[in-house]
Amino acid sequence: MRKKIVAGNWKMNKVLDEAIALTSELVNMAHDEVTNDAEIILCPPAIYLSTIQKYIENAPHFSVAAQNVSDKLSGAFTGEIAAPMLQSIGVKYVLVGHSERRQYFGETNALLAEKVNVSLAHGISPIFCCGESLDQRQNEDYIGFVKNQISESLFHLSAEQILSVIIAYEPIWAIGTGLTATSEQAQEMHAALRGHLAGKYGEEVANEISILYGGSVTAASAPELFSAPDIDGGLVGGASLKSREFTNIIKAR
Ligand SMILES: O=C(CO)COP(=O)(O)O
Repeated sequence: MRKKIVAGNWKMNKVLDEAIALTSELVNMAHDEVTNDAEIILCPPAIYLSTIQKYIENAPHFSVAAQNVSDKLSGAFTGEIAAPMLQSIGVKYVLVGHSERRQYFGETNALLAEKVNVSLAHGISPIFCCGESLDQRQNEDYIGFVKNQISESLFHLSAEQILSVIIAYEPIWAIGTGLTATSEQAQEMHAALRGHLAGKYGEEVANEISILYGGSVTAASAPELFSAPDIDGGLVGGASLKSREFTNIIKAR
């Protein structure tokens, strides 16, 4: 059975006190809502990872993810954070290929394949983000585009390795815009991506991989999105910064 996952990507938000307050509120509120098949992943700015880990210590369904990792293992790369460093503080997940990193930091499918490799080699599961722009949705084979992101960054992996990857479909036109994909639009893509994974790794493996939806998810839109058969939870941005709203999204999963 694949896991239901709700992840909150805080992006570059919150100072320390606010990050701690949000985490404490979430742990208190979500306490009764989690069951054994679920996982809540908080993705704070890297500077707070160790602190947030302490605040979730007694909340077994919570974990943290880094928002980024270097493709290099060590050396003269000022400002970067390496997979062995994340591993050394017990981080189990990392976002790889968020569209903001692709767009503002020029991350390519080939670079992301390297980031996936270094993460897996250090026991960290990549949450691999993919998704098309509005222009691509309107003018191109948008499903083919997203499938290609997955082939180019993930299809060198073995079946055993791909089982450690979580996929997050985040259409760029829905990120931070208030324009959520409908559950039909999201389900269409998720089913296509699962089919793509099945073509490469077989149905049994594809059925074990969690595919999350991200893009303006709110407590109002989550129940319908999460009830679609191939949507296994969400990667939430803005709404993950508010404890009540995010808790209600967790409840919807
Ligand atoms: O980019 C996202 C999560 O990674 C989605 O952000 P929003 O939920 O703010 O649209």
